This record gives sequence, C-alpha cells and structure tokens, in this order.
Amino acid sequence: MYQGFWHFSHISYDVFSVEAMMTMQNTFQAQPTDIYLITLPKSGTTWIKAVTYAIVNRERYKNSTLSSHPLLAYNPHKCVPFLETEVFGKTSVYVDGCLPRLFATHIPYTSLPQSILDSGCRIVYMCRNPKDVLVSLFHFTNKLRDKSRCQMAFDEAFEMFSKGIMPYGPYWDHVKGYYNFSLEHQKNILYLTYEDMKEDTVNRVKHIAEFLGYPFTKDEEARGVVGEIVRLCGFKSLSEVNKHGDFREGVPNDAFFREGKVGDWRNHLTDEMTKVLTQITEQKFHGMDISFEVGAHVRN
Ligand SMILES: Nc1ncnc2c1ncn2[C@@H]1O[C@H](COP(=O)(O)OS(=O)(=O)O)[C@@H](OP(=O)(O)O)[C@H]1O
Repeated sequence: MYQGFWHFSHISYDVFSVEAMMTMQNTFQAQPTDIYLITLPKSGTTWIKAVTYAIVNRERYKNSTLSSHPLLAYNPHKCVPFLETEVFGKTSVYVDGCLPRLFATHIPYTSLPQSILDSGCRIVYMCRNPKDVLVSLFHFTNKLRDKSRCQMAFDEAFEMFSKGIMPYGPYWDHVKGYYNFSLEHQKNILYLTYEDMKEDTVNRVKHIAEFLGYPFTKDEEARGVVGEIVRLCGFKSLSEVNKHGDFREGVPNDAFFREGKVGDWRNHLTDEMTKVLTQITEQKFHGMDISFEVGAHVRN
C-alpha cells in the first residue's frame, strides 16, 4: 500500500509496480496538450481508450478503408498505452510522436505525477458501478493464464473488494479522489460513468470530443462520423477484432471483452453481498452527486 492505495509489487508486475510509479511521480514531464484517460481497472478503460483514440485520430484515418483502421487490427490497449509502460520503455504500436500524446493510467489522484496536475492538460475519468467492477475483475483474473497467482472463488473476491483490496483500490477512494479534483477543475477533467456512456453513447462521444477540443463539425455529423466511431468502438466490433491472440504473455486479448453490460452483478451477488456493497457505497459517497443508476447523469 502506498499513499492509501494498493499496488502491484515489482515482482508481480514490473512496469505497473509501485516502485515504477514512485519513480515516475518525480520524473515524468506532462505536456499541456497531453490527454490522460484515468480509470480503475474494469471500469471501461478499454472502451474509453478506443473512443478517444478514434476521436482524436479521425482525420488521420478518414481516407483509410474501414478495415485498415488500427482499432480493427489491434487491441485498444496497443493503440493507447498505459503511462507506466510508455515511461518505462515498452512502447505501444501507435505512439509515434503524434500530438496530442494519449495516455491511460489507473494511478490514484494522490499519486499522480505532479506535472500532470500542473500542466493544465485534459483528463477523462471514467468510473463504473462498484458491483459490476467487482464482477468484471473476478472474471478477468480467472481468465489469466497464470492460474496459481490469480484464481479465487467469488466470495473471496467479494471479501477482498469490500475491504478495498484490488489493484489501485480501495475502489471508493479512487473514485472520490478524482471526483473532488473535478469539482475544482471542471475545465481540465471530464467525469464520466460507464453506465451513462452505455445509455447514451452518441451524445457522450460528442461530449468527449468537445471536451478534448476535437468537436465534430456539422458536416461530420451529417456524414455520420459520430455513428461510425460509436460502432467502431462498440463492444461487438472490438470483441470480434480481439477474439484471438494475446495482449501480453498470459493475458489473452479476449479477456478485456466479456459481456460489456450494465448490471451483470445481479447474476453474481447474493442479497447479503448486495446489501454490504450498497451500504459501503452510500457511506463513502455520501454528499457526492454520483449515481450508477441508468438514467441518472453524473455531473458534466
Ligand atoms: N467497447 C466496449 N463497450 C462496452 N464495454 C466494454 C467494451 N470493451 C470492453 N468492455 C467491458 O469493460 C470491462 C473491462 O474493463 P476495462 O476495459 O476497464 O479493463 S482493464 O482495466 O483495461 O483491464 C469488461 O466488462 P465486463 O463485461 O462486465 O466484464 C468488458 O466487457
């Protein structure tokens, strides 16, 4: 645990380790044009990476046939790198000196490199109903090939999650950290939920584009560019592209695409588990204008 949050150790995950993050805290230099996509694991990282990549690079690929778009060939995690992997030299496929630099990270607010906060760059934060995060994380870890390290029963996973133990957790503190930051810095951070994005993808995509300074023109809207991006980045399209192969050793591409639905927790949590997580969430988010109910919009 470091600065109130759980992290991997160097032995478990070198570039994502707490040691790597601590090094970066002091040395990483953000640029004002940078864009950071910040999430907790299993909160929509892959989706927001795809959407943002498609928005920001749409001019670049506008003449390419649909089949040559990078998102139809590569996992979105290859198109938008994690900050940690980039800083520690494991470059991704599509980071080739283009501006803006597009990074994703799970680093909690309290440990984010200061230069990111000082640079005035744009941050998109996406969170998701904790119950669905737990379920998604449970399935993901059980899909990893290194079974000895990750296998656990659902009630064990629940126990750990509700105690705050997950990578970059506690869940509630992570969400709250960025929520509080967003109250003071609405120009710099867009706070989204997975549920809102699911419910009204077209308008959310437009909103993200505007926030990032890449608004769709009337002509683009008339040509259906927004709809194309929504389809390209939709669960159906991405899960098809990523049906085979590995993202990295032991992590199959398809592990990032399971159901892509809101509310699958209802198929996993007992009434008692539901009660516990509801209580913790109500208590931790007391006074915050945040809801994961479909139809309830988070501040934007
Ligand atoms: N395009 C798209 N649209 C909607 N939903 C999507 C999409 N891509 C991935 N997913 C679902 O997101 C869940 C994985 O979360 P993350 O992408 O945050 O995982 S990770 O942190 O990058 O490992 C995981 O959710 P669950 O299906 O509930 O497990 C994925 O299925």
